[in-house]
Amino acid sequence: MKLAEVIVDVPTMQTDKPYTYLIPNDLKNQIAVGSRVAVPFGNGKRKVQGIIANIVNKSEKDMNFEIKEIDKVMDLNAVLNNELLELSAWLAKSTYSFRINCISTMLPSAMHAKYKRVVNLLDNNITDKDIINLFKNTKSIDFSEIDSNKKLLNKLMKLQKENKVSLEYLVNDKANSKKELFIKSNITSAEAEQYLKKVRKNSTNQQKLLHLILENDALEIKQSDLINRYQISNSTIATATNKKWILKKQVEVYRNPYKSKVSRNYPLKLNHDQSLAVNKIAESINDHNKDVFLLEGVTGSGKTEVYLQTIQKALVNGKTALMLVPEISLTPQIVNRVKGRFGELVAVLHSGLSKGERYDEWRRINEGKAQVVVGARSAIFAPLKNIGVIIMDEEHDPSYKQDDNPRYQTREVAKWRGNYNNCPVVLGSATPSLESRARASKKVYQLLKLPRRINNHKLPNVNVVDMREELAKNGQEDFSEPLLSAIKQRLSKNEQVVLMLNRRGFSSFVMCRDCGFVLKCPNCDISLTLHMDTYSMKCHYCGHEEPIPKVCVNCKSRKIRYYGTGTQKAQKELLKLIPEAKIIRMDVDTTRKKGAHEKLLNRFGNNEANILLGTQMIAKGLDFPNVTLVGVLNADTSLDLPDFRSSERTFQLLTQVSGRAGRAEKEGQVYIQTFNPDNYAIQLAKQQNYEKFYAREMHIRHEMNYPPYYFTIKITANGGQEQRVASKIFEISKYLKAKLNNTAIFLGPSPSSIAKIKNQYYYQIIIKYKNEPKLNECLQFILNYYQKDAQKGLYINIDSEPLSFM
Ligand SMILES: Nc1ncnc2c1ncn2[C@@H]1O[C@H](COP(=O)(O)OP(=O)(O)OP(=O)(O)O)[C@@H](O)[C@H]1O
Ligand SMILES: [Zn+2]
Ligand SMILES: [Zn+2]
Repeated sequence: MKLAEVIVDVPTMQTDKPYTYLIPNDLKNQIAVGSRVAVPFGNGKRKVQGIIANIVNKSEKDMNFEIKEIDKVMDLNAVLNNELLELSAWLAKSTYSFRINCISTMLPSAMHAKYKRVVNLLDNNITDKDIINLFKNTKSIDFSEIDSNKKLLNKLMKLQKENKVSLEYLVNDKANSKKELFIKSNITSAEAEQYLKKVRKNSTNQQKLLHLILENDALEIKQSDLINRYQISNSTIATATNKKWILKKQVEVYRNPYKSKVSRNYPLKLNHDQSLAVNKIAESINDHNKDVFLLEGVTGSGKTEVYLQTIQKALVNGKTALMLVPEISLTPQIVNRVKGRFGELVAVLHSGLSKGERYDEWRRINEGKAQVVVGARSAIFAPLKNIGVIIMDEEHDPSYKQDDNPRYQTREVAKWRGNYNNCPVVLGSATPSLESRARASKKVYQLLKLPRRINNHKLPNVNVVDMREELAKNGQEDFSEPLLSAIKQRLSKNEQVVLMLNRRGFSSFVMCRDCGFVLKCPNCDISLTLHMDTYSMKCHYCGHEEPIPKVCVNCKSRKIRYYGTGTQKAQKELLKLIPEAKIIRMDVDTTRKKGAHEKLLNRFGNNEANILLGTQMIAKGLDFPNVTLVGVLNADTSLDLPDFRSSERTFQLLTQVSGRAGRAEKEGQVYIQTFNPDNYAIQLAKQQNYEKFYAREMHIRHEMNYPPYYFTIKITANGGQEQRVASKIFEISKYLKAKLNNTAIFLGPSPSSIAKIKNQYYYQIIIKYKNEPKLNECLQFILNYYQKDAQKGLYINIDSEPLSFM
């Protein structure tokens, strides 16, 4: 007897294990490991979705309990292959989350959203009576009306294999796969020539169409192209259809998320360091080695070209390739370079796409139509088969860690898949994470270096501006004298400037000068930010919005002042100081609309503006040859955070953004404004000396018992009642202290650094440890034990290797 182990879509601790179901005989051929099914669950009539994790054979006498049957199959194909199923199990264990949540994370949301399924008829010459009956008046039918008819289902499965029907998902009642109207010629060229002689001389439109048919054998063209490109009117098309010169036809097309014309590009001749790197990686690809490479290359050293030619090597070997970039919407330039090189072979996956676009791209990968995937964090779960190389650009980027369940680090998943596929993983960065660089020192990773910029262009010259002096001298807080005159000079030469200010909005907070009162969010433990475009105070955590106060809420004083400059205010001030400046502002507020980011960058690339002013989203990946000056308005925003990684982040950010200057012929220049000019992270960013920073920071981490010398884990409790949250976390801390070695170091329990978000209180413990074989078991116990509190609104979350201690 065949039994299926099903992971059900009920994310709780008790249900986080496969349930066994009987596979009814008539579904035997349709069910495979990785298929989605509907199964009865609990004792009521409830049906839930599930994924088949395993199929086992059991003899009847081994079964001593009553077992329920699978109700129906949701797809005609498995949606998760063996690799991804195995990965989901590993992911659940290593991130302390439910397996079903891991599976959901892996699948495009169109597959877990509300949907309707339809079967489309693709072939009109089917002879089977049942099928003819089924599609009597229509070309597509609702799958749920027939999915319990097992006989019909069997026939449809067969027809699908022969490409005679297709199953599709309709999300929110909108067709999930997109169709376009095509025009097909219904006559031969010779016939067209005959008709040409017959049409009236003044029907120029019909003549145009006939010429088109005459010149193009078996013409097939989008109706919209016919109208727009060839200026053939709707009425001509109607006439031609009546005369049976042409046929209309609906063709399924994949939505193309990158409509802007991508210009084709070709492999460049590699320099010495680049070819050394490509050869090393290619060797690994050929030999099926699971090496991890760390490609440490200064900004503008041509890392992207190394990635592209490595991908090429994988393709030549008949393999696929996966390339990850940080939050892709921020780096359309890179996507265009990959698309420009590999064209149709490329699928793009990231959160900026619509559900439908994402689903289409996912299907193209799953069906083997795309061999190269480029995408942000979750693209690491792309259903690529036979992977030849996995690349992570900017491997140090914080966006590679998911900050919600499952809290995975993409780098670890990449290594898991590299291991499974017997292929190398390439981690690239100008400023690698300390963890990765340390592993390279220990020869766990292979270090490849690109120490020079392309064509030996110089790294930009970086100046640190002491804002304490500037403030005393000129009373200027935002734009120092040296930066301002450098901007003016560059603009007069028609060169471009990039300015970074890591704070959006107008002012970061308002404070009463008489009593010191700061306006805070009523739901969160954080001050409200002033926004001038909406004339309101906003909370950046929960979205709360209120009017700008005219008098102090606390003492009724009118002396309310704005403190801290955000991008909006900087833009306004800069325009006052340099009226001829043409500024593009780029932050969360100006890039909210789909495609806005790309549009702004294109405008900057076309020299429609001479200053790009933005938050850290402008720091990485941009390659504009005309940018010769970079200014950092306030280098201290990331330095002031109370976190052990704040120096590392600051160094990375400053080095990355500096690297935008002088990438081509013209030399670059950088000004970093700071109130901490002597800080080592700022001084070493001035030298753009990663290796020195690495050595210095490792020393500090060693002294302070921080990663990578220690492993870390963060346990957070949250809930609506502060008292209860606090007492839970103390309980947990006590339990763990008793269980773990006394070499484990506990930080806390304490309130999290933002102690309240959306009316939820947060308390945490951080544990630093070297070797704790019992830890995993203890944490599983905690999750189990406190499961009962989840119903009462008290949650425990575990973050392995958290990005910050805050
Ligand atoms: N071998 C080569 N010959 C000529 N030009 C090259 C070569 N390799 C790369 N380039 C060009 O050099 C410029 C910088 O390369 P690229 O953007 O790949 O650098 P990068 O190392 O990724 O930089 P960053 O880390 O700053 O983003 C690009 O315009 C690229 O086209
Ligand atoms: Zn006051
Ligand atoms: Zn809030």
